[in-house]
Amino acid sequence: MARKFFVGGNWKCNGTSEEVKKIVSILNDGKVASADVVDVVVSPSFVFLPLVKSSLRPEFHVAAQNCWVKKGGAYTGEISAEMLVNLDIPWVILGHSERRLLLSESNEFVGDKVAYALSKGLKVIACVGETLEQRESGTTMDVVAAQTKAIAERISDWTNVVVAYEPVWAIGTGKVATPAQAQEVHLELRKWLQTNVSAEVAASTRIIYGGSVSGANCKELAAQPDVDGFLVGGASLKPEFVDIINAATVKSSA
Ligand SMILES: O=C(CO)COP(=O)(O)O
Repeated sequence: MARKFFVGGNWKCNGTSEEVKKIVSILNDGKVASADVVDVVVSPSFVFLPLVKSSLRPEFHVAAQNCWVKKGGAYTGEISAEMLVNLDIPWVILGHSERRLLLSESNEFVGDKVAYALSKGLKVIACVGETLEQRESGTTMDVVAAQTKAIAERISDWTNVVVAYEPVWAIGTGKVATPAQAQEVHLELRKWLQTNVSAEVAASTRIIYGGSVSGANCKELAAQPDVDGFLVGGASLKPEFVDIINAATVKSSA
């Protein structure tokens, strides 16, 4: 089954309204591959979501960077899935390693968030990935499988899930995974889905790579058979994000 290329831009906790307007205008002016071959989703901080949503070219979509684990209420500082739905925000990133590590979000907590967000109709970019220490001790697949399992145990429909494999050692370090390293984990993840969920879900779920993706390295990564796109941090704030979106043509011309 053909999996449509997916490119997400995670702007993290960056930008002023002026800077955000500038990035949006670069994206709006960019010459990009057709929406038939690539899904593009950018994720500004919550406070800029309405601004970006209202000014971004219509074929690009927006994502929140997090949402609360259940129905809103007395949870000071949190943003609920219902609020995102209310504002017509279609996507949410959940389980990013910065939240897992800095805010101690457990696999189970992330799994609960994914399940709740899906139940409210949001589409989810679910992040998994190992630390350098875990990679060096040979436990990469155990870690990634446990993170994926906590999600798989809580959901039954994967249609609205994109899995982002983001090795922690590659995030913001300039130390991108080699195409072979990315392909190896993506293939293992797909096999895990095949064994533990279904062949259909394994074949249709997009597994995207994140961690120091740039205009210079995106094509080689995109050429890997199990790399279905990217989740981009730093480079998504720069004009080269347009080149990363266009790495989709590596697949469509294959
Ligand atoms: O964390 C990331 C995307 O979610 C990747 O960040 P960088 O592209 O800056 O390494």
